[in-house]
Amino acid sequence: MAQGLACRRGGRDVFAGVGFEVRSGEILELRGPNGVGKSSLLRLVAGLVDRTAGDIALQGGDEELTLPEQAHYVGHLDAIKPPLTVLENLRFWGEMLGEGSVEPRAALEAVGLSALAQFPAYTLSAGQRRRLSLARLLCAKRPVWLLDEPTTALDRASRETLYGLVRAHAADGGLTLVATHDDLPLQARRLEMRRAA
Ligand SMILES: Nc1ncnc2c1ncn2[C@@H]1O[C@H](COP(=O)(O)OP(=O)(O)OP(=O)(O)O)[C@@H](O)[C@H]1O
Repeated sequence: MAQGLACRRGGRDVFAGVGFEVRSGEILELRGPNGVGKSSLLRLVAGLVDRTAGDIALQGGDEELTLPEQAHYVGHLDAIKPPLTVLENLRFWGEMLGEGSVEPRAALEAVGLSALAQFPAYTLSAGQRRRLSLARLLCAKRPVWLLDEPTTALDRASRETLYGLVRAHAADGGLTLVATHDDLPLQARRLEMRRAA
């Protein structure tokens, strides 16, 4: 899927020569110390950061679409619109991201937010915001999930929900790249990232 990737941010080389392959139904964990470039790599795959070298492609994907158009990215900054209700946020994403695979209400149910559907999003706690961000994964079916420390702020039950979503995505043939410092109970391969020399 990717080879020889290099990334430069803020005038500094973050990583170089990074390659990996993720097949249908696989999960790849990005590991490594703070600042090594895990988030940058996810953002690069999502098309949010430019690469300075290397190639990346989604084999077997939709040739009419770019890789970022076939990927969901859930990062540290969420795209939640505070004045809209929880349900309106999901409807907005569903319309923006295209044909939904799961109805917004069902997506809320899946992440345990049904009771808060009519609340403005600004009233959500940190963990509830994270759950709403994760519900976005279900709004439109995309083969590639890019998750940056997705367990942040989640309680134990919500983590289990997250693992269930990722396992179901994998069982459905989807690919997941997840940056994490946690030992996730997922059948995943690891990419250990090391500081550029
Ligand atoms: N917006 C930015 N502008 C300039 N440099 C950045 C920016 N974001 C990150 N960097 C730099 O890129 C490098 C890699 O950061 P990145 O966030 O990708 O690391 P990480 O492995 O995800 O770290 P962590 O485990 O702390 O989340 C760091 O040196 C960081 O300072």
